[in-house]
Amino acid sequence: MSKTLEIKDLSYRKNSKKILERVNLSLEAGQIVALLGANGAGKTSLMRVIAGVAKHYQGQVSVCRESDEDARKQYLAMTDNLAYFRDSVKIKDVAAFYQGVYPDFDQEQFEQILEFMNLNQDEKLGALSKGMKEKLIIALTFARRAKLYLLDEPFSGIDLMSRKKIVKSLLLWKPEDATLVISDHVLGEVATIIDEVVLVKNHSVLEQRSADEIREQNESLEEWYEGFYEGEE
Ligand SMILES: Nc1ncnc2c1ncn2[C@@H]1O[C@H](COP(=O)(O)OP(=O)(O)OP(=O)(O)O)[C@@H](O)[C@H]1O
Repeated sequence: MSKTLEIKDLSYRKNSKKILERVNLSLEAGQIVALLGANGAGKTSLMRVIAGVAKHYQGQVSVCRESDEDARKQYLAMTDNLAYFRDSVKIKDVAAFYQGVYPDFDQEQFEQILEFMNLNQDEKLGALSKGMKEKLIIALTFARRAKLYLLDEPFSGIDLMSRKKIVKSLLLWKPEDATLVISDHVLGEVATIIDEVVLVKNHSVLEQRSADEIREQNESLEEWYEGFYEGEE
């Protein structure tokens, strides 16, 4: 199996504050991975470093064997918070922007996912609820044909029934050999589709385990995960 992501001895500080320390992580092509950890553990920072958005780190990060920050961006799609678009911008304008920036953006796939999400291209961003905006962000991310998808807490505002439907569909939207990393502080519905769990704690990757192995040795993935926080406030 080829490696999609390889991280060796990654340390990252921001404003002289320790954010990530000696992180080692290796993910194979095609895997679906839950990146779990409490608030402030470093999940977003880790994704931002992988995506080449957060710079000036120490250690090695490579995506599809490419370690250059700009070069590895061509292989990955990360959820975007759309913060730099005004409320008056329509969904179709955001899609046009994506098409201009990302050569792998597939308009047909985007429209299909948008329809699945019950979203209309003529809707303005300012008229979308939190959950609707998250649905749009997922559609924009999976409209790209990437090797590595990074979804940073993608479902926090999405209602339970939609979440279940979306989680099942992620398997259809991602190319078979693409690796998918989903961060969250809870396991939730993704527990049904993940191959691997990566636990971030104390600024580093504390555990990387196969989901099947955890299921065999514990009552459930949830019980295993909660065990890491027992006795803590
Ligand atoms: N720009 C910054 N300057 C200083 N510290 C920062 C900055 N961005 C993040 N941090 C700190 O880095 C740590 C990790 O934050 P990060 O957002 O990566 O955590 P997270 O695991 O994604 O949390 P959450 O689940 O709450 O989203 C936190 O202690 C946070 O305060």
